[in-house]
Amino acid sequence: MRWIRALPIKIQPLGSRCCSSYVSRMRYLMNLKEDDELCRRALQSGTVLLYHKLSPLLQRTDRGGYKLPIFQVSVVNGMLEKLGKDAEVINSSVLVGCSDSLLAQFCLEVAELEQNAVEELCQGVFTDLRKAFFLLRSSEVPLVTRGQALLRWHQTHSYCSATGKPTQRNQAGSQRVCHSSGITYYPQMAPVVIVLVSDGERCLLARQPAFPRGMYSALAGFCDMGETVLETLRREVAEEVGLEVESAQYSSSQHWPFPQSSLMVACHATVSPGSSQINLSGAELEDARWFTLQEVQEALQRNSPPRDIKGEANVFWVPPSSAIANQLIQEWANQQLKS
Ligand SMILES: NC(=O)C1=CN([C@@H]2O[C@H](COP(=O)(O)OP(=O)(O)OC[C@H]3O[C@@H](n4cnc5c(N)ncnc54)[C@H](O)[C@@H]3O)[C@@H](O)[C@H]2O)C=CC1
Ligand SMILES: [Mg+2]
Repeated sequence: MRWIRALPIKIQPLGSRCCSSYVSRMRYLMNLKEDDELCRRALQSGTVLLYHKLSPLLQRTDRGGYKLPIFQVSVVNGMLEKLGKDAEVINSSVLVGCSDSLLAQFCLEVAELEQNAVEELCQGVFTDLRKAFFLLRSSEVPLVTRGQALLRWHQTHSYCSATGKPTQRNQAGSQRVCHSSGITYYPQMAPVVIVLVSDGERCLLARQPAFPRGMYSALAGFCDMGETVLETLRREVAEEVGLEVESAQYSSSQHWPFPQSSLMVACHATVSPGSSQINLSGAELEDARWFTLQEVQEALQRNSPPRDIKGEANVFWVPPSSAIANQLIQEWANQQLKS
């Protein structure tokens, strides 16, 4: 199998920010993770995203859409006071990023507060992250998913897996330490390869029984311990659809919060047109099919999920643009149109 070298990766220009401002932000974040006192001070003048049982707070916009509000710490402190809660709660915030003007951004789990009371005071609604993923602008998605992933990680790592003793976090929440065993734990992600297979004319999409009706996506699978990206890609395609990949090319990557944090590594792959007979593994997929360019183009034009399916099982659609599967499918369609 050939591993076609990807084109050089272009770093997206970040609006009007110049490189030095990017470097300043990254250095500042690095310092906040290492210096508890600096981070504590940054929190006093920082901003906070709110979550209730890991669901982020969203607000309606004037245009009927949704936005992700980020509150000044003073506003959150005021809310805690109104609800009769200890101001110390704010110190459990976890560092999630920083703005262009070096204002530190945190996320805070408020499951101990009454949900309706917080929603009323903050004029928002705590929304399941899967829904928020579709409702928010794509520029807001990385921050909201990162916040949830960090809060979830803290919830599930409060004890050392070697000693069973409680772990202590640093102020930024970028690590937890067990002082008994000396083990330091860092937030984890599971690497996943997602691959769009093509036979030159058509692309292969599949569906799991749990997918919404009519939705097909690219093949995906977790990396096994010790595997390279290419080895995972080759194994997953063989396991799931019984095909032998001929060549592969890296496309891009995405943090995916469901069901736990994954790093999705997105690739294109080809099989030879003479060896494209799908042999489905019953274990995971309920269907896998080759789709023509025209079918794919029609699916890309539909809303995700289409509003007009009204119980029809046969309307084919693909994941929304915020999912990296959509990007792979778009890239394939664009490539087909060019060639
Ligand atoms: N962002 C996107 O566009 C898409 C994302 N995905 C995501 O990719 C991920 C992997 O896809 P699947 O087909 O489900 O993987 P998969 O083909 O590896 O099958 C899942 C099975 O792998 C096993 N497994 C091995 N390592 C695991 C780990 N670290 N965590 C959980 N299970 C593990 C479990 O038995 C699990 O049932 C899923 O989280 C899915 O949500 C899938 C398609 C599109
Ligand atoms: Mg899979």
